[in-house]
Amino acid sequence: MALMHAPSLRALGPDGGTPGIQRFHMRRVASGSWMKSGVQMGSAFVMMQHAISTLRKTNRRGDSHRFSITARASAPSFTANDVVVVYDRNSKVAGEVVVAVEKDSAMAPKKVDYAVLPSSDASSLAELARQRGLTEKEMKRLTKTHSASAVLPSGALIQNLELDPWPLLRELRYRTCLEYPKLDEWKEMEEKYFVPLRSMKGPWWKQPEALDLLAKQLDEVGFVIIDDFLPENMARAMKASNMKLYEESEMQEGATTGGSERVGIPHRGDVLKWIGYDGESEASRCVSAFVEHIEQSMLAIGDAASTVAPEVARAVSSVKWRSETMLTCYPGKNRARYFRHTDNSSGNGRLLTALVYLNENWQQGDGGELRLFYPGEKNLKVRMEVEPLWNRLLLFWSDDRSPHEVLSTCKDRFAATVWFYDQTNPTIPLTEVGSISTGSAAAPAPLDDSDTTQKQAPETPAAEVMAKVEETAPGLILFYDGSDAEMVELSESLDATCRRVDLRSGDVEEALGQAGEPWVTMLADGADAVIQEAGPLFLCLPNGEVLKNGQKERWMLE
Ligand SMILES: O=C(O)CCC(=O)C(=O)O
Ligand SMILES: [Fe+2]
Repeated sequence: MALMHAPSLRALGPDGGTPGIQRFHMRRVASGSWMKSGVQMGSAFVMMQHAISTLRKTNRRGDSHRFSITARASAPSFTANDVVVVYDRNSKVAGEVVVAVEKDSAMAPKKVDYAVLPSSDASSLAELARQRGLTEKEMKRLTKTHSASAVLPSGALIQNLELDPWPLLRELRYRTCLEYPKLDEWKEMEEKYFVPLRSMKGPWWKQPEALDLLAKQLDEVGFVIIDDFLPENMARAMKASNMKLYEESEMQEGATTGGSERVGIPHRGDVLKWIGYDGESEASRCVSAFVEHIEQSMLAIGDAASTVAPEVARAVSSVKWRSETMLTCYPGKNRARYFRHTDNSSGNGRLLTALVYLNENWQQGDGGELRLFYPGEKNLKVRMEVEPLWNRLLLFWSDDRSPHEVLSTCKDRFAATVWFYDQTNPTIPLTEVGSISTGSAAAPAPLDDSDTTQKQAPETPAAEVMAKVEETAPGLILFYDGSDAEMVELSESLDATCRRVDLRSGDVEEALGQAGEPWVTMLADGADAVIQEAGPLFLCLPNGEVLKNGQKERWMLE
């Protein structure tokens, strides 16, 4: 298992086009209906015809128009990227929404990805429901008479557009204003940071080259990503605490200064719970170990930075406080998202944001990516879309260097976040960095966190060993061939915090269990079978990964 994976940049958008907000001539009038260019709407039909002809003249897409108010072809006329506007075509107010969208899009500087679907088109609607995972309840809303709604590519709905089309217009404009990096910009980042980091084996935090590169990356692009970040059992314990709070409805809705309904669907759709470090609850013990791990890593990056990126070193050394840990869930059923923001645009003292994602088996298409932008409060150029993968750390500057948003998610999406402060903030419970010491132990891990059911009791001897190992929260283990004097000497030269296990001793079965059942099974053929596979000296990481032939890879021993 590689310790690092370069995150993929999904869906590189088309190049070019200056992002900017188009002037738009529409205002809401007191009556609850709305006016366009100061002219009261005529009949929906006439206005639609007008919209079509205007669009034909001005359409920048150059493709044939996708919306038809008469008979439809059987193939659905929307693509996976389209925002689909579903409306009651017999309703004037609903038709006006379509007109507004067509007009606004015709003026857009870039192609607007949308399609229009009358709610009477049952077969296309069924296809839409299938592709975007819409529920029956959602379908009912879409087919309500006199209504217009929009379905985002993620499946999120924007409803009641007949009362106010602005939430949709804003969403569409926002989408056209996004700018994606050019391929060579992306390649440069990939080659400079992610390729070399991916090629490094072993515990990244022990490798000076990795730390140097991470320090440089934080300096030059403002964020770093480290996969397989926490010891596996710590990540599991964090996920279990997070899920328990969510399932027991112990979480509150995330709030922002922007209000909750800024754009028609909630501005921020997560639920969360803050957990402090008094160690009095399971969750608190868990986050204490978690935050200690993050702090050590952040400080190690800061140390490395002193030669390669002095500004980063200075900044990291100015960190004095940490927030409580925020456990979040973005519920898939609401297609939750969090609109573009920065974590410290108002001088709230935050310097660095550290997040660990806790989502196993995350697939492309599940959504929930963290979209990072280039610096600047108003910059709409996307730097990267980071998938919220299992046990992935994302660290970035909390200020205007890192505007970001959470894209709408289809699956419950879990994360743990802590903010590091270089200035105190009396309105928030802060604790001093370095004030926690939990040793290297993590809270005990549950056996299974993918659902609420518990795993079967272990049946085989190897499984028993595994269960015991999970309970004992293991750290690094160095295995060596005790019959080889050179290996004994080499193993003794190692850091004293690492557990050493002689492959010829009685402890070996239990210790090797950390590496997983195949290794324990191999041991049944004798220590030589294991040595043949992994060499006379090898390291087992807390996540079970085995780094073979340590006698040749000397960095492992440093
Ligand atoms: O969960 C995430 O990826 C980021 C959440 C976020 O931006 C925030 O809570 O400020
Ligand atoms: Fe944020």
